[in-house]
Amino acid sequence: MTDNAKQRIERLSREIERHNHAYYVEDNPSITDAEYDRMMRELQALEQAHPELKLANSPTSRVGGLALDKFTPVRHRVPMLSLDNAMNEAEFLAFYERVGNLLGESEIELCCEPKLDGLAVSLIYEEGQLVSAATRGDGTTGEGIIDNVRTIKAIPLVLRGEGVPRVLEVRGEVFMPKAGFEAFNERARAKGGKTFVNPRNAAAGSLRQLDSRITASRPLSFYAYSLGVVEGESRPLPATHYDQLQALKSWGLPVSDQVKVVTGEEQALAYYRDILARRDGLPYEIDGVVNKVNAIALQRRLGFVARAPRWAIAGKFPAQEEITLLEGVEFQVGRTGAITPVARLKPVFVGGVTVSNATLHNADEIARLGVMVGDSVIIRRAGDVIPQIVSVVAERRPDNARLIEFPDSCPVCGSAIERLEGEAVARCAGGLYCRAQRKEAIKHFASRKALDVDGLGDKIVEQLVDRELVDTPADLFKLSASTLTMLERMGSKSAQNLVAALQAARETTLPKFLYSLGIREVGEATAANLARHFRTLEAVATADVEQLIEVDDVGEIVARHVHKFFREPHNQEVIAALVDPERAGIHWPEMAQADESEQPLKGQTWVLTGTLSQMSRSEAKAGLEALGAKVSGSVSKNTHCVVAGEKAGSKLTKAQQLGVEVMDEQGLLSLLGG
Ligand SMILES: NC(=O)c1ccc[n+]([C@@H]2O[C@H](COP(=O)([O-])OP(=O)(O)OC[C@H]3O[C@@H](n4cnc5c(N)ncnc54)[C@H](O)[C@@H]3O)[C@@H](O)[C@H]2O)c1
Ligand SMILES: [Zn+2]
Repeated sequence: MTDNAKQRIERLSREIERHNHAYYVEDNPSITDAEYDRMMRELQALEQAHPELKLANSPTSRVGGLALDKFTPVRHRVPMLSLDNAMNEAEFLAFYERVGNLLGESEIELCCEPKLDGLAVSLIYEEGQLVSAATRGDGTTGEGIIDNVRTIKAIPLVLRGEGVPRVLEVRGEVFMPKAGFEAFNERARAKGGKTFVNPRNAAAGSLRQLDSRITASRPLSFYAYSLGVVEGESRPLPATHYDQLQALKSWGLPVSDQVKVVTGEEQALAYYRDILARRDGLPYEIDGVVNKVNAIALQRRLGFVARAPRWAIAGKFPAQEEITLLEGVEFQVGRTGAITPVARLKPVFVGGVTVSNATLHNADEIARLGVMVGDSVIIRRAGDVIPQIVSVVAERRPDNARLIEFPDSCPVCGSAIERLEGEAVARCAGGLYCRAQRKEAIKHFASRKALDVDGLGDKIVEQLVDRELVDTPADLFKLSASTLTMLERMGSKSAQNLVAALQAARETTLPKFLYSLGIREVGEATAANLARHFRTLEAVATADVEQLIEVDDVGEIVARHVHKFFREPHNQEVIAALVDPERAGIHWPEMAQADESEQPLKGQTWVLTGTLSQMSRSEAKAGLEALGAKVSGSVSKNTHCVVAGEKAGSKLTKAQQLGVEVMDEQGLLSLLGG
């Protein structure tokens, strides 16, 4: 038994050291933090059970990093330590009790802070001027990175305000905000370049660059969270950690506005739960909260253990990255024929839910990841963003791993798959011959922002098409309640309701009808512009490309899609059936002649994101509101359109994921000017 424990301890220590190197030195971890933490926990438990077997240099008693000698070494006069972790409430309560016992107090004041997921830096100011900046390194010696730190706009080069000590060491976290991280990865993916697994690695990789111009091009930010060496103060430092942070703030250093003082364990747990609930809405990644004994005098009494202070604990949040197996890949066909590879995963609990599918985007992404069926892959699920495969754990590839073969014919209808020059997406050429595209077209037709047919869910559409009861949207209107009751999970009451909903849906508006046709690149705003410009279906359908380009927000590509759509005999037949009073009988009120008081965007919610170059945010907002739109700060499925300026980040990503229409600044200008 002891022998086994000995081997296990040696093996775990060796593996952890290897992962430390990949994570701290190369900024390129090969396993998830959750997996790493499990190994660390196992090693700690074994060492506790067999203290005599603990290695002299065990990773459990060291601060993990290592200073690279390509940077000038900087010795920390006060060591930079790590933090102990509490994985759950019980572990936090054990910490609280331990501290209470050591201090002989039953109620303790704690300063609670978000645990930013970036990397620790030490900044030294002399006479108020930034003179040195270093990473944590192994806790004793860090890497001199002042040139890189100078490029971070959130870090003041000169302090201001009253009472700045002659020498002041500020410690804090350099991090990459989520929006910047997503935009960086999006660009890298488009160029087939290297992406970062998460914002932490992005921050570390960006800061530890020999060329500070690279650092300058990365969107890094900073929050201060403690003091290190202090000398020559003109007045005594505040007696609590919280007040010290406020002093830092008064000298011009950024401090998180989520920091809060609480009393007792209940309030500390409430803080944890509150921040956890708001995690996804914060603009930066956090992996937990940090609780620190607030009174500096009490911190001194508690002191340190090998690698962490006794007066602080990190309450960890559930992991957003996990490792699982890629069991297979399926190819899904979308409304416009786009073929999307979807990873089938061994179910894994990550980001608070069980995940069994992840998108693989397209063939380029598969090639970039170098992923094979059978691989262990790192899944990331942050917030409500769809799960992604961020990397492959190369060392765990089994011998029987299989290459992922992109099909050359549609998996649903067998038509050829086309990939246009310069497009990442491959598409089934089958059009409405393809059952998959037909299903998606009908789902789109009935969706809320189109004809809004209540009760026609995806599962029902799939059955209707599979049973060949419905081929085109026009066929929906031929369905009788008795036909519908043949479907699975369709009682006679819901069948009657659905028939009634279809009846009601026949009364619509021209913009909605144009949108419901699912013409490529014609979202809601474009459909509204087409309707406003041409005023009748007939006029839109017969317009040539030149006339279409005259419409606000319609460029050549969109114009060609619209033109081609209405030339297609099959589409002409379906449209004729839809508007024929004897058949589907869809109708709408005549479009009024455009006049000054018209509000074409009435009832719509728009979101502005990114930087606009030709007008200010408030001008854009006022312009949209004048057209009747409501301008909101967050993207949801109820958003009609997102205007994305330069450097648009997470809101743009979210809009794309939700299929919300996106417009660029040019589009907005012509909408407002037109
Ligand atoms: N995936 C891997 O291969 C791998 C390898 C090594 C380490 N890791 C991860 O790194 C963790 C250990 O890293 P660590 O030693 O930096 O510890 P840590 O990240 O768990 O905690 C200490 C760090 O928290 C940061 N921090 C953020 N906000 C703070 C605040 N308000 N106050 C104080 N500190 C704050 C500081 O940078 C500090 O150095 C492990 O738990 C593991 O998750 C992963
Ligand atoms: Zn097909």
